Amino acid sequence: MTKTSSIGVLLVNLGTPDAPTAPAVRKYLAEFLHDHRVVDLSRWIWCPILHGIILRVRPPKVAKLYQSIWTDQGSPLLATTRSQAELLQQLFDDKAIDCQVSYAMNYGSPSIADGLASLGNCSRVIVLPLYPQYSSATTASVYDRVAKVIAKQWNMPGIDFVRDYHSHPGYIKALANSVRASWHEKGRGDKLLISFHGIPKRYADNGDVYPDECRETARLLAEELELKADEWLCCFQSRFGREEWLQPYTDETMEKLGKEGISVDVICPGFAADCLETLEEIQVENHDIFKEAGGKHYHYVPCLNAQPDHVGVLFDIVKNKLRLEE
Ligand SMILES: C=CC1=C(C)c2cc3[nH]c(cc4nc(cc5[nH]c(cc1n2)c(C)c5CCC(=O)O)C(CCC(=O)O)=C4C)c(C)c3C=C
Ligand SMILES: [Fe+2]
Ligand SMILES: [Fe+2]
Repeated sequence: MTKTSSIGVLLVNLGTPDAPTAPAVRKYLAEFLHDHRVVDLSRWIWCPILHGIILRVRPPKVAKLYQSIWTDQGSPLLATTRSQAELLQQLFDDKAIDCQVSYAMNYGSPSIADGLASLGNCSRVIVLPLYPQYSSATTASVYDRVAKVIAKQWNMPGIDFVRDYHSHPGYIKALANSVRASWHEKGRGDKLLISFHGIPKRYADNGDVYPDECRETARLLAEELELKADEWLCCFQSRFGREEWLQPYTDETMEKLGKEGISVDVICPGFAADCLETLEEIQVENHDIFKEAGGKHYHYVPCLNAQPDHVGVLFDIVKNKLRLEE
């Protein structure tokens, strides 16, 4: 039965392949890597590289990595986003607030068009990209794609768009609580590595404030945990291609710290849900780099995922948005 609500919330995350197979990964990467917000190169230069090399070589390799993290519920990113939406809906229902929650993926399915269609009876929709730190490559891309869907409609709902929540006090507290829980359960490392997904340095030079927001989140988290300056550092992972990305690079930092023979805790606050970039790249690849270099203990602190305090933060962001516009 379709609910009649006047307010809708659309949670949006990046997207993921439909299956851990080379054809499904190829389809996903083709959509993702054709987005000008993600790769801004001229199509004359980029399309031959993308079609001639990347979409031939990368899918079988990356499909194997997806196989290693795939669950009974499918891709972790999609399964967690679904749970976040269900739990957020429950919070609104429990508080008798008439609000309908749906979710979408910027690339792949369910698409933003599907997500907005599922909120078709709402006169107002709050779009909440699950990227705490703004970037042109992620947040602004969601904005573009929402606008593209609306461009085909005769009628449109009022749209509120959450730009970022990188310094939201509840978000910082939830991250700090996860670190403390890890210290309590597995022991405390000598340093906390706060690793964010990177972007090309050129994008930041052109005006993308993403690195500033990442560094501010890291600083606030360190402050909340009362860490001294030499007890934490901020770094950037998931470099892609040959040009320079934001530095310091996570893998190089892991190697350096491993050589020092210390123990580290690692958290990735830029990811609202565990995904390939955390479950494989951080938990497996970087763990190996650190250990092979001579590092002691390596503890990965999971993403906030569908934890109640995280869903509480999402609830608060939506509530604030509603109050602001009233
Ligand atoms: C090509 C350039 C890329 C930019 C710029 C980029 C920015 C960016 N990405 C995320 C979050 C995620 N990225 C994920 C996977 C992923 N990212 C890229 C490339 C760029 N990302 C690729 C090619 C891939 C696919 C895997 C691979 O082939 O290596 C994911 C995981 C998705 C999953 O299914 O689990 C997330 C999440 C952010 C936050 C960001 C910039 C701020
Ligand atoms: Fe192309
Ligand atoms: Fe990425």
